[in-house]
Amino acid sequence: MLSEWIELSLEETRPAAHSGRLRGGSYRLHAPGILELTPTECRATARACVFSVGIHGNETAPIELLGSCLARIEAGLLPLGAPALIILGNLEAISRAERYVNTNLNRLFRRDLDETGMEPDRARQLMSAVDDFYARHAGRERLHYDLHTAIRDSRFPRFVVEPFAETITRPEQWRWLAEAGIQAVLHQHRHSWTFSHYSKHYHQAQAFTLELGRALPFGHNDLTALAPMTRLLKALLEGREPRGADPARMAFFRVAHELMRQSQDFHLCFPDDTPNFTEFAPGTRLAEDASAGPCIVQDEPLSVVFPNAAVELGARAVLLARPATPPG
Ligand SMILES: O=C(O)CCC(=O)N[C@@H](CCC(=O)O)C(=O)O
Ligand SMILES: [Zn+2]
Repeated sequence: MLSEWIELSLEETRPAAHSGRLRGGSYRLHAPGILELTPTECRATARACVFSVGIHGNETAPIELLGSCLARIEAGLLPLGAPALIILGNLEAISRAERYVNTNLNRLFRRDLDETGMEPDRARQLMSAVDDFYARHAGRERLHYDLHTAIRDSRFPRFVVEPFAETITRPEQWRWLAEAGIQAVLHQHRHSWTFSHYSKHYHQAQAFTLELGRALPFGHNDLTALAPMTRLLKALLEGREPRGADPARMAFFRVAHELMRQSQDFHLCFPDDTPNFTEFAPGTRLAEDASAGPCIVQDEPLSVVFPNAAVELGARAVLLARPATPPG
């Protein structure tokens, strides 16, 4: 059942059973693409884990990666030892192999959301699933990894975005992420209303957006580069304390500016295939916006992350980052 859950969710086939037993626990389907795993016995070290994939429909590697973990649980090869909420985000966009259908789901995770439409409705459903899950596991440390892949190449192919919120990221997170093959960390400088930000801001979860290479169609992903990340997810599902490594092996950056697209007549002044974290020297013209004017690098170099001139009006077109000191 678990190994077929992803396909069934995308086909909108109603599964035969909404709940059932697994070796070492049970599962429950709360809604399409929302699956909860409950161990018979929780290990003392277990976190209440939320793992989300497919928040953007064309980002398939994380879906394959999580699918392989579910298949191992079902086969009895991965003993469940932690409560986990597994989320397939934008089902319609995944079926269409597109980033989103009407609007970017990963900008809608706020409790005062008043927009209508498929993605806003899905954001509300996912927020309420997360609220209920963490409430059921009150007293246990909360964790949310929202797994993505990026549109373009990157100087650091695997990196995380640390959402901005008051909750401090615990030192073991940096150690686990380093051991899991994450090469860089980008600290957000302000609230961003992404899914990982939601869990951190409203639930004090240890939460990140993980970028795990480039977005490719199903069947084209090389999951070997993600083997260390798979080990981290498996350890968390087993409720074991994951292995760690020295965080100094990762590069740390902080967002200095977020450039928003303000007019139809907007373009970036560097090639579309410029890799994430490419650094530009002072004086470089980065963007032109008919209403906001030019964006020029001032006194210190800036690195571009997630550049995308084709975003919706008012949305983030690029993050501009500077090196940051590693957490002590
Ligand atoms: O490659 C890109 O340009 C976008 C990749 C992506 O979907 N990134 C996430 C980051 C979320 C965050 O800032 O935490 C997004 O844009 O939603
Ligand atoms: Zn994404």
